[in-house]
Amino acid sequence: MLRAMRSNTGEQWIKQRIARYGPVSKLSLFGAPTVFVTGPAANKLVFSSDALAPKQPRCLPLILGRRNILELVGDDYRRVRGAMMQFLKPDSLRRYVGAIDAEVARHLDAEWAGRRRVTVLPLMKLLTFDIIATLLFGLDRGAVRRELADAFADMLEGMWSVPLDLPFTAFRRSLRASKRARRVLEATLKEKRDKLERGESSPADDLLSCLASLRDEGSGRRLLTDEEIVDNAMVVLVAGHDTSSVLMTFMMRHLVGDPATLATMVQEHDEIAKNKAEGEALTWEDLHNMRFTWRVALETLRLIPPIFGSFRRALEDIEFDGYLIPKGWQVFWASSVTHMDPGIFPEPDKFDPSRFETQAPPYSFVAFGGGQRLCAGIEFARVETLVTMHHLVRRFRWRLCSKANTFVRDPMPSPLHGLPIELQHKDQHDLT
Ligand code: HEM
Repeated sequence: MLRAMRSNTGEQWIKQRIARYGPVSKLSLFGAPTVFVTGPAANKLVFSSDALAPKQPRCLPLILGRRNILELVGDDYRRVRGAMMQFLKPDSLRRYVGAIDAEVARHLDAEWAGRRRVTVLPLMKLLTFDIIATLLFGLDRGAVRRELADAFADMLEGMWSVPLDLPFTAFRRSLRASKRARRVLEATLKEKRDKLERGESSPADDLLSCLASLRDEGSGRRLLTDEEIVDNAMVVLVAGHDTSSVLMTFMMRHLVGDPATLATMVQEHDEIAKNKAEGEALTWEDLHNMRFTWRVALETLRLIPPIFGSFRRALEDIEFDGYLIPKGWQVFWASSVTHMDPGIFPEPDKFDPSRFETQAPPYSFVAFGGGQRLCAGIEFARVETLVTMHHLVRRFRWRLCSKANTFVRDPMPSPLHGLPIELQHKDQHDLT
């Protein structure tokens, strides 16, 4: 399966499996007995059954920390999720649109303006890292932030490797880098706590300050331990960095070959800019007027979901669709088959943002997962994607440097060579 994903035939691999064995089948994945399920009914089971708990590859808790949200269940899970949503819920995020706007504008000035050629994916990764470092960790530019960026890059290298803690393995390097990243986050958290205690900062400043300030209503004790805050800051960094950067990269890739969609987007963003003064920041209300752009994002996610699928583990015997999933087995769900089902999304290969003018049937569009474990960062991803696309289509036109337009998954989708493009500033001649 991994080989198929790396050569961008993961979807075919799954289709062939279903043609041979039906929509529910068993296999051995990563050495563990696994049930593979797909389709809306299976998604409903995966996202809503209490008999299924999350299950991550063994290397993840070692790298991200054992108190990370992906490992937690029951009351612990609800407590940590509730705390994170205090900051990530729409009502809170609306305050930060201006700050994200400033971060995006600064990034485009520093990394894109004046260049004739750029490579999109690494730049989008840099941008999403910068947004998280500023908005969620309250880390200013400088040596400490660079240290976190370096440690994080090294950590990602071996994150999906076999967890062999031996000299010279990718996993050992990743583990060491994760310790460096944690040290930075621990020191930053301590600084946040000290500032909060001295009354020099506010819980609303960033996610770390928000989590550090939360108290249990009954006992008045700290709601999250320092270990929980750091572990979940690591999750946010990993979960929020690659996913949104992949989405924005593939949106740019698609727009090159779809002038009609690009023109509608440009019109939407020109209309918004018309009512603003030069350099005036976008607001939450402006994002509401970017409906078409968000549909383009959803359609991009339908066709190329950054997260191919993930695992659960059966806590008890489960009956599904006439089959028995034995206790202890892992369950693997993948979004692509549902996303490409012509019964749900007619002409599924066609890029058609208008499908999202109405809501997709329940458990059919699962790029953000579903149920109680629905992506905690949807709103954050929506804000950064809309703000970034606004500035990109207002300032630039682009075309692909390479005729070959393929991509691979490892496990995140990555376009050929990271998508090098030729860039033209809109105030120059149009690229035609
Ligand atoms: C286009 C962008 C994104 C996509 C496609 C995406 C996708 C997903 C998916 C599919 C899951 C569920 C996995 C499962 O059920 O096994 C998930 C969970 C999660 N995501 Fe996202 N994500 C995105 C952006 C973000 C961002 C920006 C953040 C943080 C700021 C974030 C934080 C999380 C967290 C914390 C979880 C775990 C939630 C829980 O278990 O309760 N994600 N994401």
